[in-house]
Amino acid sequence: MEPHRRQCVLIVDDDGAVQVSLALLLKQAGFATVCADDPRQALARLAATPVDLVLQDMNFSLRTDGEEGLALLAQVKERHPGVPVLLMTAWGSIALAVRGVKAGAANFFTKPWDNAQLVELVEATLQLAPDAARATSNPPRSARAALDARFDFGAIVGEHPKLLKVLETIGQVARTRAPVLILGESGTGKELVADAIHRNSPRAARPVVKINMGAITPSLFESEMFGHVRGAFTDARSDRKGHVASADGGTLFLDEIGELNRGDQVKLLRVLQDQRYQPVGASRAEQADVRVVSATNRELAELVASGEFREDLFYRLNLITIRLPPLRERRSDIPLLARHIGAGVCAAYGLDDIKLAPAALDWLAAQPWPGNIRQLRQTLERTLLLAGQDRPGGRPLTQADFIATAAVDEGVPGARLGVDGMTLEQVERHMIEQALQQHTGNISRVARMLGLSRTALYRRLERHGLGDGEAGDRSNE
Ligand SMILES: Nc1ncnc2c1ncn2[C@@H]1O[C@H](COP(=O)(O)OP(=O)(O)OP(=O)(O)O)[C@@H](O)[C@H]1O
Repeated sequence: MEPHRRQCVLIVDDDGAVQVSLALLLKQAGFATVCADDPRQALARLAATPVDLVLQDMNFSLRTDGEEGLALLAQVKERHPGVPVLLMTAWGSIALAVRGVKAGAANFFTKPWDNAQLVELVEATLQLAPDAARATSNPPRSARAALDARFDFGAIVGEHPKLLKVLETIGQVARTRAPVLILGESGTGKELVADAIHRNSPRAARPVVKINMGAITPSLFESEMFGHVRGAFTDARSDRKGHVASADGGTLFLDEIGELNRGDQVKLLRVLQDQRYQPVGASRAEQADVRVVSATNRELAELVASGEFREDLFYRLNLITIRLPPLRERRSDIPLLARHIGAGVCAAYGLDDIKLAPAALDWLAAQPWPGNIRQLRQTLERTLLLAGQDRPGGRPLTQADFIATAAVDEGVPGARLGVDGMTLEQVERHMIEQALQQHTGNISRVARMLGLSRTALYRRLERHGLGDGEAGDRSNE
């Protein structure tokens, strides 16, 4: 690729054969390379030579726990924060790789590697690097304003450095067609990120087609995704376009990708590999030009390690990974989010513009929020509706109003939002049960209250064994 001709990659590995074969591969792809045998040499090379990217092994002595690799990563990040690091890990040490990525590595790959995929990964990582380096040197406020001047992030509110890093990456990747994997806990805004990637891409005028992988029945996967021709099966009375064809020229958003079963994973892989698919019952394959963005609240790399998710599909999807921070890691954004969401709720329900007292904002900022922004939205909505009506002189809502609403929800005087000791799954179930009770099972209202689509709610009801699922009610989703 032309723009990367003179970029330099530092290869850190104690195995001479690995150094030679990687150097040869990267040179053929147009990069300059330098090699180092161990962390000490690597840091010396970095100090002496302008390096654009580091490819590093995780073990350099008889130790095999990867701690030496993590220590080197930490030093590179401290001394050269703008230089992206790719980790080389042995098969079976995905948990280590995930630790590395959380500690600042741009991505990882396992040995033995696929040459073409590795070069693609190096190129994609380098494309992201220069702006990421610039972003870290900007003060946060002007950084958000500067980003807004260049990109349209829609409803994404926030200016915490961790969010700014996400926004910067969105801006960088949007213009490419590289697949993006969005990771983050439930309710952190993954769908908003997918929307922003599409909106800022050259594909913005074409459709973004969103599919919830957990909601597709395995027997219908092919016909839903690829369509079918008339007569392909008993009920196929006419040709039907699948999601892939509908997204032609645009973006395919595969939500909850971790829920896809292994049989369907291989069918999806084929589309990603050669942009071709075969409608059910058709005699030949069709071409589709789609950009794939996927999301999950599960740690996909761990599903690869446990054998539930195909490794080849994982590498296809995660060329670029965006990790959304949980709300508790960007607490400084909570007042901003609360004011924004509060104003939206008032407008939606025709309430006067209700203010939040500073102490209430502090209280909200201190809560654990295991359900993240979705839970914050739900709490604000309930409190504004319950306490917002009855405020002598239009006084701002206080901390006491929020605590009182939480207590009503819990059915326990003085109960708090705290969910200590509960797993995320238990919290989710608990929230759904509360909502069902409050709205006496009215699915549309429960879905709205939880900030979910009805399809997503039905799937969760099924998963938690709640309610009877009333399948017919999904029709207008
Ligand atoms: N940065 C943000 N600013 C404003 N609102 C946000 C932000 N992030 C998320 N939200 C709101 O929080 C709710 C949850 O967001 P979203 O559906 O994108 O989360 P998600 O990570 O896709 O969740 P899930 O994994 O459960 O599908 C939505 O109502 C969304 O509008």
